[in-house]
Order: sequence, then C-alpha cells, then structure tokens
Amino acid sequence: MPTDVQAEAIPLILGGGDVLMAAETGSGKTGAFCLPILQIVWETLRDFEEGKSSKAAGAGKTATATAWTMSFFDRTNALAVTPDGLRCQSREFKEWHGCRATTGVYGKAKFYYEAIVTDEGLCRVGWSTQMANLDLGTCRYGFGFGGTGKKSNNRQFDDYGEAFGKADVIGCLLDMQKLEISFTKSGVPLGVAFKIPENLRNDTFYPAVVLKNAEMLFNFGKTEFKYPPGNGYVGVCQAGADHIAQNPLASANTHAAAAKPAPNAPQAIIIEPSRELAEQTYNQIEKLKVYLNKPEVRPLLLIGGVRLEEQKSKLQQGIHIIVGTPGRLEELINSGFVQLTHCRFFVLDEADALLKQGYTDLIERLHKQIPKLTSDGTRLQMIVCSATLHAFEVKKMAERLMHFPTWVDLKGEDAVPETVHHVVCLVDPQKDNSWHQLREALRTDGVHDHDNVHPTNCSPETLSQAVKLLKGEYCISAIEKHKMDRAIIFCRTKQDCDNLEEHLRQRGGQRFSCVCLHGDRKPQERKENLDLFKRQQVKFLICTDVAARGLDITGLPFMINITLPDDKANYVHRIGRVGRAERMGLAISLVSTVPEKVWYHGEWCKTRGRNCRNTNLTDVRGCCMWYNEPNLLAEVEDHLNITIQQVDKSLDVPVNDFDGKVVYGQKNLNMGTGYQDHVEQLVPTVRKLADLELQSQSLFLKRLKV
Ligand SMILES: Nc1ncnc2c1ncn2[C@@H]1O[C@H](COP(=O)(O)OP(=O)(O)OP(=O)(O)O)[C@@H](O)[C@H]1O
Repeated sequence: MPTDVQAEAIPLILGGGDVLMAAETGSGKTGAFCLPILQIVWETLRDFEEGKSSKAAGAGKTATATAWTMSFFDRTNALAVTPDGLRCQSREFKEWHGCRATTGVYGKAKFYYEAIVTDEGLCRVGWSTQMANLDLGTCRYGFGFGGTGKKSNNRQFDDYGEAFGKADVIGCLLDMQKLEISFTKSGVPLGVAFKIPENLRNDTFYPAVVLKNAEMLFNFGKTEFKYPPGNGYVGVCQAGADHIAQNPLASANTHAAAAKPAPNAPQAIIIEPSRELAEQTYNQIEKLKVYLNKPEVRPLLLIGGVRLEEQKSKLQQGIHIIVGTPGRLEELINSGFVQLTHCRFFVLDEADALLKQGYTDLIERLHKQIPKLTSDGTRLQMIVCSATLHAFEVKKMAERLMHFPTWVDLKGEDAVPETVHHVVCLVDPQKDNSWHQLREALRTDGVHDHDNVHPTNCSPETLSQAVKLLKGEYCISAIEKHKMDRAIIFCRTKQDCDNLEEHLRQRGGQRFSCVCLHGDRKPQERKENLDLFKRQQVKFLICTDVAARGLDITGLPFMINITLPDDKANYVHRIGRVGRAERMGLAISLVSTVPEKVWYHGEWCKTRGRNCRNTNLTDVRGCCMWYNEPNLLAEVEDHLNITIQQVDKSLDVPVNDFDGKVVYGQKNLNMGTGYQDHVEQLVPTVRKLADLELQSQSLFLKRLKV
C-alpha cells in the first residue's frame, strides 16, 4: 500500500511534473521519488533495447509538439513552456528569455493570435522570422510590442499604443497583404506598429515572445478568441496548409545527439546532504529495483571517502541512476567522468538542508549544465523534498529552477507525525542541586576550565557548568526510566558526543553500549557505527546534526536531545528519527532553564575548533557563545504552533496526554479510524437516521393530503 505522500506524488512524477514534496518525517518520501524514477528509467532502457530510442515516457508523451504551440526547443534556457505548449514563463529577474512558436505563417493573407498576460513582470510579444534572435525586437527580424508601451525592432524602441499588464489580452495581427504588423490591447486597435520590409515578404513569420520574470498564455485560435479581430484576419491555427510552415528548430530531431546514452550518462541524479543518507537512498533503490529486471537498472553511489578510482571504473561499466553527496558529484561531473546529456531527473532530497549547507550555487551550476530536454525529447524533471520544505531559500530556488512545480504538501507547514510523542524536560541547576556532589560526572566541553565555578557561587559560569553536568545525569535517568535499549542521542558538538560516549561507557559498560556518528569520525568508522546500531549490536547512537535528517532505523523507539538544535527545522528532523512508518516513538529534549556557555567556532577560528581554547565570546572573535535554550524552545513551539508537553525530573511521561497503552517502537494497534468494526459501530446511528427520515417524509405527505 502506498503511503499518503506516495499516493499523491508518484502519479505526478510519472505524469512528467516537477514536484515539491513536503511531508512528515518517516512518511515514505524516499519511495515516493525512487519508485517512479526507477519505473521510467527502466522503461527507457527497455525502449532503447527494443530500438524505440525516442519513446518519451511520462512527461514526454504530453510534451511532444502539436501543430500550434510555443516550442520546447526554439527557446532560451530559462524560459519554461507548459506541457500543452500554450503558456510561457520566465522567472529570471535580470535577463530576458524568449521563445518562438512551433509553426509559422507566410503568403498573402492576414493572421491573428492572442497573448494574455497572466502574471506581473515584463513581456514583449509579436512576430519574428527564423533569422531573428529570441530576444524579440532586438534584431532586424523580430517585431515586438512591450508592456511598457513600446514597440521594438532592431533594438529601436519607440512609443506605441499604451502600456499593458496582468490580465490584458494582446492581439497580434500580421497582414501579409499590406506587409503590416499591428496590435490590439483587450480588443482596442493600437494602429500599425511596423511596416514589414519588402525583403521579408516571402519569409515565414512565427509568433514570438520574450519575458522577464513574467508569464503569458497563448491562444492561436484553437479556442474562441477573446477579441476576434474580423476584417479578414484568421487565427493562425486556421491558416490553410499552403500558408503554414513548421519551425525547423522546433523539433526534437534537431537536438539529436547520440540517442543511446554513454555508459557514464545517468538518467537520474539524486543529491543528498550526507553520506549516510546517500547510502540509505542508494540501498533503497537497490531493494526496489529487484522487481525490475531485463534490462537491469544500475544505480551508483558517489560519496566522499570512497576511492575515486573505484567510482570511475563503475561509471565506465554503465550506470543509470546516481545517488551522491554534492562535492563528490560535482568533482566527477567537472572532470568529465559523469555526463549529463541524458539526465531527466534531478532530485534534491532534504533540499532545505542542502541550501542551508551552502550548496545553492553548486545546485544552480549543475542545473545549468543539465539539458532541459534530453536528446530523445523528454523534459528535465526536478523533484525537491523535505519534511521542512517551507523555507524561504527553497521557495526562491523552486521559482528559479523548477518548471510549474506542484506542491505535495499533505499537512501544510512543518508538522510532527502523530506517531511521535515528544516532551521537554527542564534542567534547572538552581532547583536541582544534585550537581553539587556528583561522583562520576560527565567530562564537559572545557568551556569553564578556567572559570571560577563552584557550588558556593551562583555565577552564570557556575550554572552553565552545572547544566552540562546535570544533562549527563538526566540522560542516564531517561534511559533507565524508560528502560531504553535502543535510542539515538543528539548532542550539539562533536566533542559533546565524544564526552557522552565516554560517560555512558564508564557508567554502564555493556548496559549502555554506544557508538558515535559525527564529522570527525572517519567515513569507514561512521559507516561501521551506523551499521552496528542498525543491527542492534549497540544500544545507543550518539550523534550531531549530521544524522538529524532522513536516517531510517526500523522501529527505533526512543530519541534524546541533550541540547536543542541551533536550527529549529532540525528539531522536526531529529525527533522524526522515531515514530516512522506508523511505529510509535518517544522523543525527550533536555532544555536548560539558564544560559549555557558553549563552543562556537566561526570562520575566524584558525583550527576550526581543534584544540581551541579561546573562550572569549564571538562578538570579539572568540569561540564561545551563550546558548539560550528557553528562547530556542519558544522558537520551535512558535514554528510548530504547539506547546510541547513538559515533564519533570522524574521523566514520567503522562499517560493521559499520550495513549498509555502505546509500546514505543511498535505499531499502535489503537490508532487509526477503527475501520475494523466501523460498520457495526455505525449501524444504530444509521438506523435512527433512516427512521427519522421516514417520519419526516410521512409527515410531509400527511400535510399534503390535508
Ligand atoms: N508504502 C509503504 N509501506 C510501508 N512502509 C513504507 C512504505 N513506504 C516507505 N515505507 C517505510 O517507511 C520508512 C520511512 O520512509 P522514508 O525513509 O522514505 O521516510 P521520509 O519521508 O523520507 O522521512 P524523513 O523526512 O525523515 O527523511 C522506511 O522504513 C520505509 O521503508
């Protein structure tokens, strides 16, 4: 059974659309893009084998040109054309992007079409010959009328008619008898704009448009014109066969690069923000592809930490889908080891993380290099997903790069799945003074090594140090209280992870067996540690935000936040490591009531934190800051529009707020709609309704008789 997001997104992707997929953690987004991609890639491979090289699966079917549309081919790269070929859009703010129609007209007759302005922005529309450049009106062969009330030909911009904008209908008239071009605005004639030079008398004229952050809809006469011009003009659609010519640049054949892809030219590129996620998605593809054989779909994982030679040799053997992290991927593309000629799917998983990690330029560079149409005429599809997709940067990127994307957004802005119970435990060193005499205290991050911290003074530094010590104790209490034998534990820094690992091992030995996953551990160790945890050979995985997103650990019951994440979106991702695939999960966040002084190594820190002891604050280019968790908590609550349940030091999770019968890590049998005995439950109510209906109808009939 598909999950909700899969039921929505898979048909859209199979149908050729660009999709922005925003659904809760653990809701099956990976399958939602891997399944349709595998299907289409496999179909395309099969067609190649059968010699049908240009069968356009999915998007391509609708995208092939019908007689009168704007061309998918004869256009500049940032101009998008809808699959029906009747709407053009460009979201470029700085440059003009243009397009010509698939068909043109010639000979002694009068022709007409309408262009409707459907958005704000700048438009210029009109006629051009094959010789014209796509920036309509800037050469001798293009004749345009612009929204600012100017006509232009050969870069000469003169006042004409009046300005036009959103919702206006521009009629474009071509009189090849008198050799005149004129325009109307919402039915009002604006007079002759251009005299067509005699030397162009026998040329074919094509409808043409150029846009700057704007959108226009075209009617070539297939549907009724809003303002039929009369006076002998015919819609271009209705022009006779002896008056029309195909635009030679409007056919896919003109782009016929080698139809069969080179071995190193994948059909899909999937970018992930971390090695672990890339590997997980790659494994998912490996699992799903077993249902598709002959031809075999070959995925390849491209991540740092793996020998380049190994990856290059795999590329030469032939690959179809690449899953990778941004750096390694770009390296191999730039050095020519990956070709983009046949890439028809460009997927950004955890897109907001990729953008926040500073990969915006890299993504744009890659997108620019990928042909918007493959050699067999299929349009590039872009799929972007995350549980926290409603970020400003994502929306901006979607506007720039995506082609009329559809949002699959089942629960609106960032939401926490019902399967995740999440609570906060306040750590208050002023109320809880157990830190005064701890015997086996956690080794802390050393921020206060040179401060005068002592239980007898209540300085901010002392309280901050106390919080660090208490959190080590609370973590153990949480584990013991909930008899956790499997949990993922998030710390803020790599050093905090290492210290907690040492603490748990010292305090519990095998009972608290644990491993770390963070950026300072070697790739091989990261992989081994994650595997150990997934195979349940260790109980606890201690990690930084490198593991906050996407990691899918079957039936993981518990998660502990030692500190709230700096980025509020990561709260959703961190707690989403539990409560996946309908299983229940409990997430406990330890939140300090007082400010905690923590490390923050900015770009000015020469060693980027390694052996750094600069405890000055960041405002004087030091490497520490005061972390204010109550504020962070308020931000998270505000973002999610909820109040997170608080529990006290006992870490009792109230059964009234959550269903006490829940077993974390298992599916909740009490959840759902109770459809099993749904009918029986409703029988008495339906019967009662039927009786009432009968009574009311009888009353009505009786009244009629009276
Ligand atoms: N149709 C399905 N039926 C049952 N289980 C499924 C289905 N689709 C996916 N799953 C399982 O659900 C779990 C979560 O899926 P996935 O990792 O794709 O979630 P996600 O939406 O990407 O979450 P995140 O936002 O945390 O990355 C996986 O274990 C996956 O195998």
